[in-house]
Amino acid sequence: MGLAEDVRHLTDSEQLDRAVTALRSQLAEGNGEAAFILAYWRVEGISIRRDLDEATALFRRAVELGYEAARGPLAAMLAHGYGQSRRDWQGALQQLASYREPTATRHARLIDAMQLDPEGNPGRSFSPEILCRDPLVLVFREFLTRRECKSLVELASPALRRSQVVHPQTGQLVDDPIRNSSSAAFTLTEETPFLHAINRRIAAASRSRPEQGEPTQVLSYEAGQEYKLHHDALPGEQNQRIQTFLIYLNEDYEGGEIHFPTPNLRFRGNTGDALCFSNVSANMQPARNAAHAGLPVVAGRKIILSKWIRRSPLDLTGPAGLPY
Ligand SMILES: O=C(O)CCC(=O)C(=O)O
Ligand SMILES: [Fe+2]
Repeated sequence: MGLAEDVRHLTDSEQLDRAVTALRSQLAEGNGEAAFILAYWRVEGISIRRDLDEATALFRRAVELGYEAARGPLAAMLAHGYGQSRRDWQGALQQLASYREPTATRHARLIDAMQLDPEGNPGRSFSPEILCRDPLVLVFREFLTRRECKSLVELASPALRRSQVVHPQTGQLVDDPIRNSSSAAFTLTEETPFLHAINRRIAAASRSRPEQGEPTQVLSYEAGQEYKLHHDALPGEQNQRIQTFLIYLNEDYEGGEIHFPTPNLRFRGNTGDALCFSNVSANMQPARNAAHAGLPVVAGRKIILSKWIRRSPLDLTGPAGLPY
């Protein structure tokens, strides 16, 4: 058994003390995989306390000890800096350049072509078309390049799963009754410099901060699949979902328009176009006119990026009361 399976078994059987002791002693002996596993545990905050600064330090230690696969999550943590004392965009780019892996090489080229400032922000401003004023719906044409769209689809495809929600009574994950599409959400360690650069572009266009964005999702709808009429804003939520940002990642399908029934607005973008709309009224409650649906796809497959933007930065402190 490898180290990962060894310690997985120990946590499963609630022998967490032994698992953490084993990992720490392996790390002290210079085992890069031990640093890598501990780093993930620090990010997840499931068995042990979440500490994103320490996670980044452990991913860095794993790289120093020759554990190359840690470069990907390290680059992600440095790029966004979420929940940490600092971010380090240039450090993230250095990790990407040193990582001899095909996706990393492709991403480095895509980032080069973006012409970003030294902090990873877009070097241009964004002027949308106003599609509707109530709710406010904006269109940003050619927001992403076709190559960027293709790379996002490649990144998300292996992770696409039937969309699920937490059942309000049982707490179990159940198939989402509102959408029968597939989706993939990028976690903190998956928000690599390429994805983070796109998230900064979304933040600039929506006049928000990247920290306000929920994890980026990619949604995929086959023929017959839809996202039924819904609000993105949540009733009674303190940190409300004030805006939604959608990017059309392909165009070779039929149907699948977004529909806002109250203003009776339908829209479908070309590959790379983005749609940004406001979800709340002045009192921060779901705005009646912002209800919308992703109409059924009739033929082919629709793939979009979707990001829900909160009023304030998300709390990333992680669950309380965990040991270590
Ligand atoms: O698929 C669509 O067009 C709508 C997606 C959507 O409503 C959402 O992601 O909140
Ligand atoms: Fe929505």
